[in-house]
Amino acid sequence: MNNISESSQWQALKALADQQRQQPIHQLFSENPKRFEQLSFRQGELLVDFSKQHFQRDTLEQLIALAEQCELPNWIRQLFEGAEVNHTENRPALHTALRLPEGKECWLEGKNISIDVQQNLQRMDDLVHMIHSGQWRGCSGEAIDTVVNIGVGGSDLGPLMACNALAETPARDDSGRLAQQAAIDVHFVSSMDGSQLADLLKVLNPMRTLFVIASKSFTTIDTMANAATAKEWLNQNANCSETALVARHFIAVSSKPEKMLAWGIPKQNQLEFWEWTGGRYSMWSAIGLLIALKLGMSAFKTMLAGAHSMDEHFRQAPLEENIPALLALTGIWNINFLNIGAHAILPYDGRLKNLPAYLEQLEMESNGKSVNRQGETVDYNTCPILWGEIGTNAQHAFYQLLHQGTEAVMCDFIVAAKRYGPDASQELRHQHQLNLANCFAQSRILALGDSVLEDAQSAPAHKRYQGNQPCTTIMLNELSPFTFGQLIAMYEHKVFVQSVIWGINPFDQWGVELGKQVATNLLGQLDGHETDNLDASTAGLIQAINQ
Ligand SMILES: O=P(O)(O)OC[C@H]1O[C@](O)(CO)[C@@H](O)[C@@H]1O
Repeated sequence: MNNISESSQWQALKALADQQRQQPIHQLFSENPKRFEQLSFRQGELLVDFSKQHFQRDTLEQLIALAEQCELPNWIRQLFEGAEVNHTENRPALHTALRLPEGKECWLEGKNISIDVQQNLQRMDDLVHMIHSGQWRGCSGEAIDTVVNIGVGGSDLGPLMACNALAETPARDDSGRLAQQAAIDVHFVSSMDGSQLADLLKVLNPMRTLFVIASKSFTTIDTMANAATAKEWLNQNANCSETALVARHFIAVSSKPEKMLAWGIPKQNQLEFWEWTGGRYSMWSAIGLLIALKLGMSAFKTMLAGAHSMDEHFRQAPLEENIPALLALTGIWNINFLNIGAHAILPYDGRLKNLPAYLEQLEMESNGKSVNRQGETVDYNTCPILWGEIGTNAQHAFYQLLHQGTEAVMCDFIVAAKRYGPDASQELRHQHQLNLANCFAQSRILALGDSVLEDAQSAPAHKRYQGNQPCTTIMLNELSPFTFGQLIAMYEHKVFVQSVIWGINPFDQWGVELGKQVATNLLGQLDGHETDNLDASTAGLIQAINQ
């Protein structure tokens, strides 16, 4: 359907929103004691509570009717079956194939790509084993104890997030034995200015360091510049030929084998993935090598299994119970009908500190578009601005705006019900209780305002809390490789559903290309060439530097 905003269903939802605005969220709770039962959903170890949203059960039904009008079930089928859902690049988006269990097939152009996926997992496994067991040696013969991932965007954010989120998971090999990963230190560098890398190079031992160049395109200048700096550092500090040095200290992960080879990466140090895996959906491919190095291959596979369980749910559950679809439709309600343009991601768990940055890329690079699949400019809002922070830290930073500012903001609270085991100190276990209490208190006040107090009415205006900031709480039983996989796959599918409603392609990112071109042109001008053809601001800034 082209002009979804002209459809009768869209108009019906607009009218519903006008009514709904009259009724604050706290009233919805007082009128319906069954809100939690009616508006919270489970998928395995994941509970998603929409009851602090500014809608009622029948609004969800209307939103589902909108999704049906947009042929969502058909789009879901096409996604999984490898149709060219990324039509501007003539590609399918088959990240779901990366997490299929061994033995399950996925056919693309007459080929069962699951076989390639399993072979790749085996190659990853072999490399991880060689590094964990100390068989992989640097060019001086010393075993590797440090691995640095050089990548950016999708080739950095997912593995970085997973390594931090799951660092407490003891790494085991496939037979359940503890892997010898304790000796492997992992680091991530992404910034183009080299500052992260420069800091690391001051402290790392070149003879024991392995770099993983992670880049789908193998042309991203940020990554290639960091890789060149790393190679030069090794050249200056190692007493071996450049060929030996690259062979012993670099692995590369890319969809471009010829480019890896041209850089000097020998075939046996290359891990491949495929064009049908989008960069920001690539954590599940060999781009996740550092996750496997940090946590062990078995945990990596468990993460894939968690994501696969969400894929199965997304593919099969009716829309009325389909968590990614409901999450997406809740967003559509907030963005398109309640006119909310900001979305705060608030993990109440320090281990998920990188989740906001990960979702910023996943959501804004996927759905930050204003042209639909037919090439027409849309007349409705698409992706909101996302940002976030560990919830309890954000309470001391930007929550003031959430509670009393003029911006309407929708919020996702993400929390694990269980954290420290019986071996942890009483103090730590108390800290988890504190964290939970804060998570629930904040979502409660944001949604219900100071109606949670008995005598709020008499407070002066500057002490009042109006509430009505819609909140979703996503609660994991505990944070494990499995639930982490479920959580991230849930967000991926949410983004897809929203793209279907908005009629846009979530799998390309043409909006980032022009900046790359213009920066390349400016390089010459920074080196002292003429700045005549530039705007006055850019020319003035460059002249100030060149003087
Ligand atoms: O993996 P690559 O090709 O280096 O790309 C890194 C990132 O750059 C982008 O292409 C944007 O410039 C992202 O989509 C991608 O995740």
